[in-house]
Amino acid sequence: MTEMAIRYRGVSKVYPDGTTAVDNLDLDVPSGSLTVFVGPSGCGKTTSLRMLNRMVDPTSGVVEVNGQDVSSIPAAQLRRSMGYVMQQSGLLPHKTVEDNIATVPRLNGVSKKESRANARELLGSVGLDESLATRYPAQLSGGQQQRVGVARALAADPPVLLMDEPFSAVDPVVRQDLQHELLDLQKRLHRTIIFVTHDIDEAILLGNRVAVFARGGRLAQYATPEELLRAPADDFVADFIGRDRGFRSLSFENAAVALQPVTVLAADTGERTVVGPGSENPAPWQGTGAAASSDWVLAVDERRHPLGWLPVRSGGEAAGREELRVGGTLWHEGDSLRTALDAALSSPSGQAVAVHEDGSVAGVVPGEDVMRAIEEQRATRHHGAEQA
Ligand SMILES: Nc1ncnc2c1ncn2[C@@H]1O[C@H](COP(=O)(O)OP(=O)(O)OP(=O)(O)O)[C@@H](O)[C@H]1O
Repeated sequence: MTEMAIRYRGVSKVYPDGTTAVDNLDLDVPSGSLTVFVGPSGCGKTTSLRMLNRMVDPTSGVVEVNGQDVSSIPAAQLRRSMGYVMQQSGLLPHKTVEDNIATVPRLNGVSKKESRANARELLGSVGLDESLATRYPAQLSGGQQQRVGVARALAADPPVLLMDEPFSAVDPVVRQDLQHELLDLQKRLHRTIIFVTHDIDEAILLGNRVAVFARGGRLAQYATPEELLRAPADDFVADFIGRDRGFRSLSFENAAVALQPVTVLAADTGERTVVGPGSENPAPWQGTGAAASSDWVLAVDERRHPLGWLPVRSGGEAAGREELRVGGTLWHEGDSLRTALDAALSSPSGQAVAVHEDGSVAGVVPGEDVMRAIEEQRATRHHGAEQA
């Protein structure tokens, strides 16, 4: 049985003005998982999070962390055992970056020298250069401040990390970087992370499990991202997840498709060969065969990385480089059906280009094959559901 790090048992919070922020919450969070609380504004996500470190006390019910009722743990002690990252990094403006990160270890009695050395190491693990250690928060960009906030939360090596909309205030590009860095970090650290956001895409990207809250502090669904997309519990959840959930759910499907050979044309020499599954060395182009009969050839550079597609004229000659149709996202074996579909749809030839890890062409997957794989997955799922 999975160890439960966090448990809410019949937890409610009614603020003195009568607002029910959280309504009879039952929730088990396995240790070492990243769990996202998501929902529209005002549905009790932050209140639920803050009951974990006693910034808010429940009106009724019990909140447990590692089997212990949090109300029996002194608040200061509890907070030192949990990392906390907020939307605004919450860094102390008059302290340097390294001293901000070292704050909790210092409170826990770690020497200044050791805690600063540790702080510098943590900077590296959140993607920042050590040279920033002696700067002040105001001398950092918003994204850098958030990274320092994450480093600070990790400094005391806490088993539980609370993150309240940590990436909401940074621009979309930096935000994407931060999200992927958090996933990388979690792969190494395996902390129990509770992450609050109102962004369903962020929730689906990050969460091992996602708790969807509805207005009035009601837990509407608690499931894996895949389950949420496939089987929303009610209209509220379906609406909240959005319209293209069928497409997005393909991210969780393996693309059970077979690679097909493709005729490639070396841009430097003009030589044509056939590249396909199982052929480490490309076979000479014979002017016949499935791959060769395509209306397109794939131009490649000297490392056999794809450059784009060239239409094949009626006489069998490929068009000149001026007609090169660049484009198409790439597909790596093992990537999802969503990636395969995108690669096929974005490819001028209608064929998804598959590449090896080193970026060289491995073959193609025709769009029809991707569609067939989607249809097969759907049929299996329906069949499975009927049997269940
Ligand atoms: N101190 C308070 N006193 C009274 N009502 C409060 C207090 N704090 C929060 N609330 C109310 O409780 C409800 C839940 O608030 P909470 O901050 O937990 O929601 P949230 O889902 O985190 O929202 P957001 O995404 O906007 O941060 C809201 O209606 C809010 O107005």
